Amino acid sequence: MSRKPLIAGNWKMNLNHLEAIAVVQKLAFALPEKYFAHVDVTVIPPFTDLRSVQTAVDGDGLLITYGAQDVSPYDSGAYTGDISGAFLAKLGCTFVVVGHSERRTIHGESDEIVLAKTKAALRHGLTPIVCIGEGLEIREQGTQVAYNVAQLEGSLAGLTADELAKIVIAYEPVWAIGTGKVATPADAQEVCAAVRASLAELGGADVAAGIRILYGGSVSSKNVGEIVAQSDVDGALVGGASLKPEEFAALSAIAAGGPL
Ligand SMILES: O=C(CO)COP(=O)(O)O
Repeated sequence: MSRKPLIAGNWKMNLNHLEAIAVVQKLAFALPEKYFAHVDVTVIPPFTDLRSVQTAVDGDGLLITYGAQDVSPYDSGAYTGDISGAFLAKLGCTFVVVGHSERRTIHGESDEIVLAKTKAALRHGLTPIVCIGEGLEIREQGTQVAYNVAQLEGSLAGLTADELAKIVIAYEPVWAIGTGKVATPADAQEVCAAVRASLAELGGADVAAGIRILYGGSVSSKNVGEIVAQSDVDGALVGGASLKPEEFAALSAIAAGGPL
């Protein structure tokens, strides 16, 4: 099965709503429409930018999609500070990132919380980008495959095959995030292949063959080509390089199969 590559730009806590409009417009200008037949490109700004990004995308009829960095496990009510999936759907979000390592570490999110957020995303018609990834100590022990498979299974426990078919997985080794230390293409492929095998056990081979698995961690236009060339890597979750529209456009174009 051929899977269309997905390049997702996770802005993290960068760019206010005015800066967001400028970055989206520059990105659209730098990435001609013809590339969108070969790659899906999405930006994942802070919540406070989403309405402005929606206006820019809708107003100019852009082919870029957008999503959020987190979602509440709950739909409404007394959850101060939380953002409901219903609100994100109403803002036209396509994706929502759940279980990013920064949330697992800094905010203590467990696999159970990640699962609840994944279900919340699905309830509201959003595509969850479910993140997994090992820290340096696990990598040094050489137990990264078992670690990631366990995190995957914990974060997706009990989802039906139909639900699994609607998700995206992002493998982001924590030691490669924001460090400039990119995993080798073989490192990325090893874990992504194990993830797909595990998805096949959970949802069947056909469902697993259709699920997009992204790699994340110091991805740039210099390394994205060899990473997405791996058979089980279907795109990238990009941090720092997504803040620079020309660079993000260039790496998206490479993932589409050709330089600008
Ligand atoms: O965490 C990441 C994306 O979610 C990766 O960040 P960097 O691309 O800055 O390493």
